[in-house]
Amino acid sequence: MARVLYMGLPFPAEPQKTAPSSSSSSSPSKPLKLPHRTCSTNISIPSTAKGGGNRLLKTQKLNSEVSPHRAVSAVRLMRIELGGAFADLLNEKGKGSGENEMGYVQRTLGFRTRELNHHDLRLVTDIVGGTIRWRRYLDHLISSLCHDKDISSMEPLLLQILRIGFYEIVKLDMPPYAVVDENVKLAKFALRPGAGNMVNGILRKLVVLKEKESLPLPKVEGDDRAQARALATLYSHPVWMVRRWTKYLGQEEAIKLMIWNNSEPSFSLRANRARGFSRDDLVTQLNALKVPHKLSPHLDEFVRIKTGLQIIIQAGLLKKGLCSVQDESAGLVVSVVDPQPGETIIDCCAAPGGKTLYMASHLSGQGKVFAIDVNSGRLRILKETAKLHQVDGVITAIHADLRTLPDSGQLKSNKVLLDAPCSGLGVLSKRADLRWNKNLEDMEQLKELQDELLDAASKLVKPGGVLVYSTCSIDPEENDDRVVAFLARHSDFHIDPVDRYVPPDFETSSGFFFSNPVKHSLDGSFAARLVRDL
Ligand SMILES: C[S@@+](CC[C@H](N)C(=O)[O-])C[C@H]1O[C@@H](n2cnc3c(N)ncnc32)[C@H](O)[C@@H]1O
Repeated sequence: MARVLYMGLPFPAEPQKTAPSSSSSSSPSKPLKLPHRTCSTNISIPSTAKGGGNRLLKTQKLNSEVSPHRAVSAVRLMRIELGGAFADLLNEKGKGSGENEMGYVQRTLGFRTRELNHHDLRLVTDIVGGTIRWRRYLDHLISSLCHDKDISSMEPLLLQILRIGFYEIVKLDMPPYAVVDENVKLAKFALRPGAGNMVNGILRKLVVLKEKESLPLPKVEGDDRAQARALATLYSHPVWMVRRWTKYLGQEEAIKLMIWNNSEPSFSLRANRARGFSRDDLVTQLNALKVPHKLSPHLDEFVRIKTGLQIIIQAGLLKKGLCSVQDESAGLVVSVVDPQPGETIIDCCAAPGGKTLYMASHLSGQGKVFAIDVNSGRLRILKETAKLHQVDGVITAIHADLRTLPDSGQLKSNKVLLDAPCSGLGVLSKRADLRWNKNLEDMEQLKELQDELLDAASKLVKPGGVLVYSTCSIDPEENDDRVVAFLARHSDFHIDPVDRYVPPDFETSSGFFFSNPVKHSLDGSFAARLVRDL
């Protein structure tokens, strides 16, 4: 089955990670066995046995009492947290993940709900994304209101239901007592009546505190470390990120960046000129679908949307290869490469192919993009999408580790792109879960890998040719610092300022391309043009 690209990742036909494997071998009607732990509060919780028999009776049954989007959100959050799946997988309704998703609901909760409509799917996306983004903040409030402060020992499903309720009340400002009722129902049916009582008690405490404007939140005071901890809770990021951004940007800018990361992401679509589909054609389709949009001021194939992605997916525009979801910051990196018909371009870390396809579409059928990647699965997606986009004729996929390509190989070009593996710190608004999956050691390892890949990519550049180094990170240690270190090791390369390729606003004082999420309202990304002496 062909897949379409979404933010550099494929829309999965199947969920990428499943709940623990024990579930997959059990019968579909058997609820997922989860570790049963309780949060000890001053509210008593009946034992697990209570209601356990009921649960079996409930299997295969349609539960029309709980709100479907909350049930699905709770299960999706469980899968993300337990299985590490990406939070921003799209809700593909109908065949495929939609049906499978209800299978997960059945197995996890012991009942299914009615199928989700457009409106429900939108709510699931908002709740799941928001609950993940605000996890540290929500957990702080939950543990403040829970008798047992250590919520890591709380029953996982119960914790997700509480997070949803807290998020809806505190961040979505939804009518509080409706939220309490709905989440209590979910806890009662999915767990047991006692769990419902507990959710009721804690959410009601929250409502009272919110009404009195006295939520138990930390103050930004004390030494740097204490302030970073408080900010990390208030803006829901890991402490190490706050410390790093405060060091590089100052506290005020660091806060703006965190606010951006917590805001609802907007997307852009690229019309695929290789299929003869222009931006005007795309605009006509969006008007017909009643999807509000704006033209990109920077790139003439791109259109911005804030909502309506589901509608576009269901209209089949992505599956037909007429357009892709691609951030303008990625498009501007391609502008820095400046692909022209007839050229040979080597894309060193190409998969799943967002930039490869865009570059290929600029060759107008003449020239070649060699797309190298070490990951065969991602490379397969690139090949499938290239066919769909009708640019497969100019793309040659090479499955290899860039670092072990033979020095004496024939593969050399005047244009080489190294879109290196990076922390992704520039795309935290779209990748809600990413902030929780990274740590400082990852950064150190990535920097080493980026240096090795830069050295390897430089060998593919012909004299007089250009190497474009790019990342989707905003971290200077992955960007400017890597370039400076590279130039110190390779005196035969020099910086070619990007001013001829991107609007002036995106050029740094060192001549690099940089899109700043706070300043440009795009994903953060970086690119440097490095020319090899003749
Ligand atoms: C940031 S992603 C590239 C995204 C891609 N350019 C796009 O626009 O869709 C980095 C890629 O580098 C690949 N990679 C990591 N180490 C590599 C290596 N040693 N050799 C080749 N590719 C590598 C990863 O598999 C991953 O697909």
